[in-house]
Amino acid sequence: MATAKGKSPEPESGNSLANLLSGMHMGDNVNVLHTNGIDFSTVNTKDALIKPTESQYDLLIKKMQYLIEMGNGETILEVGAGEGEESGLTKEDYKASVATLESIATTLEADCVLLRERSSECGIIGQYLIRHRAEQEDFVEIRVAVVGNVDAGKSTLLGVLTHGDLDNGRGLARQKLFRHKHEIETGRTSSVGNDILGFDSSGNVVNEPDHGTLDWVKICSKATKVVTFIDLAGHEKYLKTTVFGMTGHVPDFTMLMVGANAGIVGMTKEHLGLALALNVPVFVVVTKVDMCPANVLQDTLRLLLKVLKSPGCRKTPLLVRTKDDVVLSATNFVSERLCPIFQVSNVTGLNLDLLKTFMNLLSARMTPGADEPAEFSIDDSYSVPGVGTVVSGTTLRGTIRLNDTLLLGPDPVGQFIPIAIKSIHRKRMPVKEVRGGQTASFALKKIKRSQIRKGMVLVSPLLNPTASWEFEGEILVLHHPTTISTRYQAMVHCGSLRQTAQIQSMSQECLRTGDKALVHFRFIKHPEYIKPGLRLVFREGRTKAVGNVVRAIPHTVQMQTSNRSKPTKMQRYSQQQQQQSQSSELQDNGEKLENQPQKPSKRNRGRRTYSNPLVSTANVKDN
Ligand SMILES: Nc1nc2c(ncn2[C@@H]2O[C@H](COP(=O)(O)OP(=O)(O)OP(=O)(O)O)[C@@H](O)[C@H]2O)c(=O)[nH]1
Repeated sequence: MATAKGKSPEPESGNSLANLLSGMHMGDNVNVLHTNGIDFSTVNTKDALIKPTESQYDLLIKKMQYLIEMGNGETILEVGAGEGEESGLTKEDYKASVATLESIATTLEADCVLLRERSSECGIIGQYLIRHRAEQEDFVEIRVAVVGNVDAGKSTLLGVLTHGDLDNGRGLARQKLFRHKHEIETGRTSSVGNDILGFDSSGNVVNEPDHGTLDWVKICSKATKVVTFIDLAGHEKYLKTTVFGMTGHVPDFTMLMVGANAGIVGMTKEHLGLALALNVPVFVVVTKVDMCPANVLQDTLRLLLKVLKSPGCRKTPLLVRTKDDVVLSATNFVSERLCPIFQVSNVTGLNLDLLKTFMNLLSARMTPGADEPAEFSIDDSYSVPGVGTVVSGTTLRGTIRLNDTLLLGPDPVGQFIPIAIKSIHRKRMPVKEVRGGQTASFALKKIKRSQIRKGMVLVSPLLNPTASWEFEGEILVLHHPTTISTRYQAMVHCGSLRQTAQIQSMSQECLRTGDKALVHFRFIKHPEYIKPGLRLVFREGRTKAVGNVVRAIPHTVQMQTSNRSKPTKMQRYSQQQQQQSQSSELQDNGEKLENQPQKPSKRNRGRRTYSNPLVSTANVKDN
């Protein structure tokens, strides 16, 4: 028994696929030999499942349990493949092995589904998906950003996938998804929309529209895996929203849509470049193949392959034609180099089954980090009658539970305030907790919606968060018509924060297209929670630079107290301590004080807030 992510059997669908994959760095999750001190080497042979002894059976259960845990609730196994031996089993042995596998899966409350089977000279080999049957409130979440030029068929495909009815070629399917009145009138997406597609433990779609509407709670309670599509606008004038969707909504994958007849036009390359810049793996869906003459389709595919293989992209494109191709591409897709290409029709339904199977097999890229201190990034806020202020976003790590108290910030003066989580919703379903990698909405206590903005975070007090007016980033200029010099301003997108920043200084005098530099930025409106290692996009019109945050320069926290209330002894002490540590830190670094205390905004004047070191952890429940 081998994990599919290790040695893949030779694909039936032609040598080209094998050749494509042979040069790739796939996940090194080969056979599991030792985990938690358990030696699995005796059950790594191809005949381990045929007739295991009692102790081998126990070991097989432990191995499978481990693989399911590692795979966030699922794993793909190869029956008939072993370590360093020819793959393949006789018909009888294969049958016995599958029976053992099914029995182990049942013991672990998982389902076992055949993905593909083939015969080699040495016998039969099969790949099986083992997926844990999730509890009612739990499901694996995959986020797919949907990008592509206007009219590529993005909204239509999502309508067809999530509602199950084909399109008429005149915009029928997309009508189910539009959210704003002007979108219905113009047929153009302008906002970041979310649609979901649920799969059960056997890989069947669980979406069942009732009179055209989908009940998300019903989908989530039946599903073990939910794919959330982040439907982003295709038109250039909504590029800011598209960039925000790609950075702030933390997609695991990007689905780049191309209209077969229109080809690689408009924003297609821009969107592809964005996904590459943010290191999000891309797969391409070519739509409208029903209405496209064969020679035009060939031209579109030829150009697409050329763009993907070009030095700027360095992708390994793979035209997906069979279920075998789907399994191979999905199991190797975490490698950012592979780029599967689907050719579909939303009108005839051609190849939509392959696309659905592919989505069912995608695995999340984020690890839950369930025991780490919680971090949640806010990408939207609402005022819900009867509930109050609600924030939505993504849990980046840790576990957030009902009634936990987290720190919300930074506010306009860079401070964080303790706030309790009143209720939690996942995809509109009330839950008791959320983990890293999951999106959620929280109802918050004692806060107005006007105090919330995109880019704010909710974090565990253990993280001792600080805000930064300034940071350093290592950037690469992808495009600028002339030269960029100090004092140049553009919009920084980093996670869900989006704010204009000015270049204070940089490692070279000026920057042109293709230049790399270390740049010191300063936000122009308010300090932000920004961390080293985050990807960033710096853009203004056609100017675009991408890079990483290298250093966040903590904001000098200035205590805000009301005129009436004097700082307490504890607060004064903490301020002194903080100032002392900051001045010694600055001396150590040979730097001068760069962050002058900011004048409080009108809204904050006279309002008492808590600087970070003073947040009493006594009444703050840790996660
Ligand atoms: N014949 C045919 N028509 C399609 C197909 N997919 C989409 N269409 C039609 O193409 C038109 C544009 O589709 P949309 O889904 O609105 O395109 P979009 O990419 O979402 O456009 P924006 O929201 O503006 O970015 C609609 O009239 C659809 O009915 C297809 O596979 N075949």
